Amino acid sequence: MKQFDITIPASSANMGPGFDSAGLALNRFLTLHVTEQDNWEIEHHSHLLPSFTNYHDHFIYQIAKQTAQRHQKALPGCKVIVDSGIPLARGLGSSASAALAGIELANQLCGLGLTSEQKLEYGTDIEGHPDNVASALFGGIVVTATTQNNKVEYVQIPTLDLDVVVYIPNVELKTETARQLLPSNLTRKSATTASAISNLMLASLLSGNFHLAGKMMESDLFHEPYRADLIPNYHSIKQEAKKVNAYGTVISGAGPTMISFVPKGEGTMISKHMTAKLSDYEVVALKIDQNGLQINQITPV
Ligand SMILES: Nc1ncnc2c1ncn2[C@@H]1O[C@H](COP(=O)(O)OP(=O)(O)O)[C@@H](O)[C@H]1O
Ligand SMILES: N[C@@H](CCOP(=O)(O)O)C(=O)O
Repeated sequence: MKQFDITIPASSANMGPGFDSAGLALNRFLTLHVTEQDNWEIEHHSHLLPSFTNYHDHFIYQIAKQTAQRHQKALPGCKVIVDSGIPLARGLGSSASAALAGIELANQLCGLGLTSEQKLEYGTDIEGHPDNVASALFGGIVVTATTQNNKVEYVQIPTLDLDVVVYIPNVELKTETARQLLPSNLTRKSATTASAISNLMLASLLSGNFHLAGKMMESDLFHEPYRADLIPNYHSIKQEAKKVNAYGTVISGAGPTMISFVPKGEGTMISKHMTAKLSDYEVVALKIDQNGLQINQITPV
């Protein structure tokens, strides 16, 4: 009888101009406690999880089944206890974490022996963009590109001396809704400028010029201008965070959460200052999770 835990971090995609390409893993987690048994059973142990009536309708079950079918396998029965610290539809990658949970569940139950690249590919197929999936899978800050043959290439950036503070409002915004606001085409001039800003954001991050990185984060032309009106307190959060030394403040994923990149060691101080300004928000200093998806085997396989 197999017994194991799967843990997957939250993620924040885009970092401003790294739209659909850059993301980082955060220390809020989705956890599955899995025990093999004859029948299928799913139990929720967190108020953050969506309600469901039958396991057949559960997103994680559906992804696990689809993954098993990709490899011509049937899913064995099991009891899955799901726990989560990731709020839904807030721009913190809950759907990417859940998709990876389903993929890994099938991998473990059916002994598929999936490589990290396969998990990334399957997760990207489900999400439609690789940024959340890659960072949640590998941990740290991950930069991805989907090449013309649909292969996802990625690089995990070495640990940086940065903290982050997130501002989570008490409202949901579905990623799909926030994607519908984006233009389907950009002129060559806009695309060139937007991609130069993104390149410089990453180059300055990697060379430790965090002030320039923050400035470039806040200069995005791919998605922020189209989404800003949907994000509560978009301008005031940026202005207030700047006053207390944040390098840059951007929409986390598709929103409505915003995220500040701040000097190492200053996250708690900045989050305290911002809490006082933002009633009805959960303001919290988070760490960049460096581990990504983890499997803890409780019984030998
Ligand atoms: N742990 C989970 N179990 C089942 N479904 C989930 C889980 N996490 C997320 N989802 C699904 O994903 C949706 C949110 O996805 P999305 O709009 O992409 O926002 P985000 O990924 O930013 O949280 C939820 O409303 C729910 O349908
Ligand atoms: N690049 C995507 C990221 C969506 O992230 P989520 O956490 O909001 O699902 C986008 O900006 O649409």
